[in-house]
Amino acid sequence: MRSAHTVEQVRAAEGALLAELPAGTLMDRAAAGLAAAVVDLLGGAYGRRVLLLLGSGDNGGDAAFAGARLARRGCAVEAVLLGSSVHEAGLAALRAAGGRVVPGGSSGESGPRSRPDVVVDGIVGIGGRPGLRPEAVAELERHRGVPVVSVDVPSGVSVDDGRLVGPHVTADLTVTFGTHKVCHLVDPAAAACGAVELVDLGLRLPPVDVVALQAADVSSLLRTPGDTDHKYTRGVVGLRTGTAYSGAGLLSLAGAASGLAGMVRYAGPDEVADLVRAARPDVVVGAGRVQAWVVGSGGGDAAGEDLATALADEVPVVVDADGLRHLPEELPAGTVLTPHAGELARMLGVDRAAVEGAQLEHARRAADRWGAVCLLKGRRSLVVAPDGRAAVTSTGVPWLATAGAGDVLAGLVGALLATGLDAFDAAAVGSWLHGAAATLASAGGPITAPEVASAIPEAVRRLP
Ligand SMILES: NC(=O)C1=CN([C@@H]2O[C@H](COP(=O)(O)OP(=O)(O)OC[C@H]3O[C@@H](n4cnc5c(N)ncnc54)[C@H](OP(=O)(O)O)[C@@H]3O)[C@@H](O)[C@H]2O)[C@@H](O)CC1
Ligand SMILES: Nc1ncnc2c1ncn2[C@@H]1O[C@H](COP(=O)(O)OP(=O)(O)O)[C@@H](O)[C@H]1O
Ligand SMILES: [K+]
Repeated sequence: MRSAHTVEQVRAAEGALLAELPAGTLMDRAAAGLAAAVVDLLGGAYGRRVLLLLGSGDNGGDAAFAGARLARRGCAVEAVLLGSSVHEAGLAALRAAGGRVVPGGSSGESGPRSRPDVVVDGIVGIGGRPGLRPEAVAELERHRGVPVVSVDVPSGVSVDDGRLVGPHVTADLTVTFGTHKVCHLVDPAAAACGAVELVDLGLRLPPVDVVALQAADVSSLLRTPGDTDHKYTRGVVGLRTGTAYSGAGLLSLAGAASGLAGMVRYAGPDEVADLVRAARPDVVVGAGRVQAWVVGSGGGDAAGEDLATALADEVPVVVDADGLRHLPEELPAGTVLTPHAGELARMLGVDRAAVEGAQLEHARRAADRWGAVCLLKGRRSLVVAPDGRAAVTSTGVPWLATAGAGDVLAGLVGALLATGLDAFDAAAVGSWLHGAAATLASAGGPITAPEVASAIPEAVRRLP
């Protein structure tokens, strides 16, 4: 599991360790890891040109000490000072190793002589306020197109919630220390991090609210059938979907009937039931006892009625698409809501852009408002429980942004609920598997929603 700690948690852990270690040990570990990552990115050190952007705090200190290491390995290292002060010991080490300070582009003097091979962003780290000063923005603009390695976080992002507020660095690689921070996992800030590499500092860290499941976590959460199981003990998932749009109903069915539950029932209108019979002989048509319902996908105006009928059964319910327009004041704890940003915006009465810019905050608001799990779909889908826990989905490919993919997901999450996973785990595991199936189906090319559903068993097979 990848865990994201808050700045406060990192500071506390750092303080405890600093008291035990000789001065400078942590910064030295950070700088060593950073320098190694830069060499990896450049494919070597000797003769490479490195430009450091140094702010006034320890983030600049990390960059300067890493710059000193790079200079000793034969890099030509130059530094632009962008803060009101500079990390003196770091700068001294850099100079002693042959690095030099050059004026920034906005100073009017001539800047670095040749185009760098990499820019190292040590402007601000976890001590920074969101946004960047104009000098920093100008300097970054000047080196547009050069790969950027951010130190700890891309400078300017909002570290503890993953928001973007004002200008920020967009990195190709972020080298972070001790643990991930929320901005490394949660969009839109996560998208500004590029690849993220973690350098271990030996921090002793507390449990966290924000995680990203890995394949091994999914493997241990997933309920696999045992020798004594039969189809009913494995769980039955029911669907009241496709009432207005049969295609969406069939796609939610494809997600539900991917083999994870013991049985799938389709309880939608007769016209769609005929299509279901023709397409899926393994699906039982007609209402009956189920362990979880899926409603809303392609539901149109009937989605409210479908939702009320499902809720009356008092089993966990996945509410997708049109169902989200008919939510009652309160929902049972086992409910999973699956909005995309536009649907969540409508649910909360805010703009879509507000949701996209502060995804964790809005998903938490919905989970709290309805007392249900909210699965906010996007590049990095978020699963948030009413108690504030969040799981970020790190699987998937942009090709997954295709019509009907959300219907498949709703069905899949319903199947997992039926197997007995709680709402949070079902949504987190379902979202992870959905992304993994998309990656497998895509293999670098375009995909359709039915192909994503078809790849779910293979995604399960490939779990460790
Ligand atoms: N914790 C750990 O375990 C370890 C942490 N380590 C490292 O320390 C870093 C944290 O260092 P930190 O605390 O010195 O803060 P940091 O982020 O460098 O900046 C603070 C200064 O920046 C300024 N400033 C603020 N906002 C700004 C803005 N928007 N735009 C421009 N400038 C802005 C402001 O100063 P001002 O210029 O306003 O005087 C403020 O004082 C951490 O990210 C990691 O890299 C490692 O060494 C290993 C162990
Ligand atoms: N940029 C992206 N990268 C990866 N996955 C994405 C991206 N954008 C959207 N997705 C995923 O694609 C799916 C789209 O679902 P949704 O918007 O509900 O489509 P539909 O309503 O047509 O079924 C979601 O699972 C979402 O997480
Ligand atoms: K930085």
